[in-house]
Amino acid sequence: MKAMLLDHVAIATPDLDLGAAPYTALGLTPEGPDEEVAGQGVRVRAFVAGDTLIELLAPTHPDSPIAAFLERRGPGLHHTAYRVADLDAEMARLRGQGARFLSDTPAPGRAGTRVAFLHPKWGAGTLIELVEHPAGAHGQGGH
Ligand SMILES: CC[C@@H](C(=O)O)C(=O)SCCNC(=O)CCNC(=O)[C@H](O)C(C)(C)COP(=O)(O)OP(=O)(O)OC[C@H]1O[C@@H](n2cnc3c(N)ncnc32)[C@H](O)[C@@H]1OP(=O)(O)O
Ligand SMILES: [Co+2]
Repeated sequence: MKAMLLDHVAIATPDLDLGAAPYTALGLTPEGPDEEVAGQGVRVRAFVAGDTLIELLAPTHPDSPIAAFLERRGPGLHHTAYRVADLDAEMARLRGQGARFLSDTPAPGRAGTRVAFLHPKWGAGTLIELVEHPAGAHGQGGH
């Protein structure tokens, strides 16, 4: 089986400008403009870091999973995401191994992607996302 590539590392922050400060100081630049992903209750700024992205996530409303995370754990590492070519096939493959997805079907992510999340208990204490990019999409690092 081909190894999955790290698509992004996501950081929860109450405010995008506040959360961006260290990455700007490091010299990273945003891949594009900030984007709101309404279905996830987040506003996103994605910084290019070599072949991957640092995805800063701020909540857009109190019911956002990011608002709950900030309240419980404070700002910091929220999830890691792995790129797959065929999300439906990968979900079926992992379900066959007993994987526990947080929803039955993929949801829209940033930049036209489809995403699915695995429960942190299944992820041995970390939230894991799978990402399928739109066909023919070319972002940084071969995205
Ligand atoms: C920008 C769009 C998209 C993209 O394109 O990349 C995104 O990344 S959107 C990102 C935001 N969306 C999501 O996170 C959706 C999936 N998340 C959820 O459904 C929930 O956040 C959750 C993972 C189910 C957690 O919700 P919570 O209310 O805390 O549920 P539980 O109380 O059942 O928590 C279970 C257990 O898991 C621990 N936990 C929660 N969040 C995390 C986390 N990010 N990393 C590691 N562990 C996490 C939580 O503390 C509980 O642990 P125990 O207390 O030990 O039971
Ligand atoms: Co993500």
